[in-house]
Amino acid sequence: MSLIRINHLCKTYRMGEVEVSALQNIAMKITAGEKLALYGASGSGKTTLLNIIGCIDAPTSGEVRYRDTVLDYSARRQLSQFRLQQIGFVFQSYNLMPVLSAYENIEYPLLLTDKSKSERARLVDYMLKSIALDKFKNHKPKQLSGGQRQRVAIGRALVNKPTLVIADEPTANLDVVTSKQILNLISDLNRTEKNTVIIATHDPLVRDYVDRSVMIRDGKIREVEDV
Ligand SMILES: Nc1ncnc2c1ncn2[C@@H]1O[C@H](COP(=O)(O)OP(=O)(O)OP(=O)(O)O)[C@@H](O)[C@H]1O
Repeated sequence: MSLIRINHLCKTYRMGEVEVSALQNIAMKITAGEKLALYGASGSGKTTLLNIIGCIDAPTSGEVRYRDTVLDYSARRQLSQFRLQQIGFVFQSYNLMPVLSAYENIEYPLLLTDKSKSERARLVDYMLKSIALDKFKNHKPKQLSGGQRQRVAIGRALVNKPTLVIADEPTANLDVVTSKQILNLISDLNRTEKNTVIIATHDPLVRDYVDRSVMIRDGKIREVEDV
């Protein structure tokens, strides 16, 4: 079953006289439960596409359908509620809050829900175990390695049990061994949490950890390759 269907999706950035056509007539389907890699050179449109799928940015034209619902990008409040409930983000630079501990960083998105303190504690403790960082729960980001920071970021993205996980270059700052650990963790959590994962990347390693790879070039999907 499709989780996401994208049709005729275009995004044009306008800066004064200059127009950049970042996405051109994208069409794709993403199946519920699959792990998809989105490959493409710098400037090819990966982040733009992820931001639109992730409800951070709106397309210029075209539609994104989640299950049977066409997203309404003009309904800002509804869209951010949808994003909070359904989507978890992992970024290249971790984007953790430096003053908060690993525990508090993971708890943070739950503070935006109506979950009680004890329910939050249960979810954060479960996630800390899942990412094998329960012994580091009181460490601040600067007291953690790059791989540990990315694990915290994954914990934060997944603690609210999103249906979709969007990872933008999650291994870009990591060495090969740590990258493999992070990709194994994303794969394990995809299995146990039954989420759907989209990873935008340049990293050839990612191909070994996904069900399908898609190539984006100059804002167009150019190649789909089953792996
Ligand atoms: N906010 C913006 N305003 C104007 N142009 C933009 C904006 N964001 C992206 N672009 C342009 O859109 C195109 C696609 O950019 P995008 O960031 O999606 O590429 P990318 O594949 O994610 O690149 P990278 O791998 O370097 O992150 C580029 O030409 C970029 O310059």
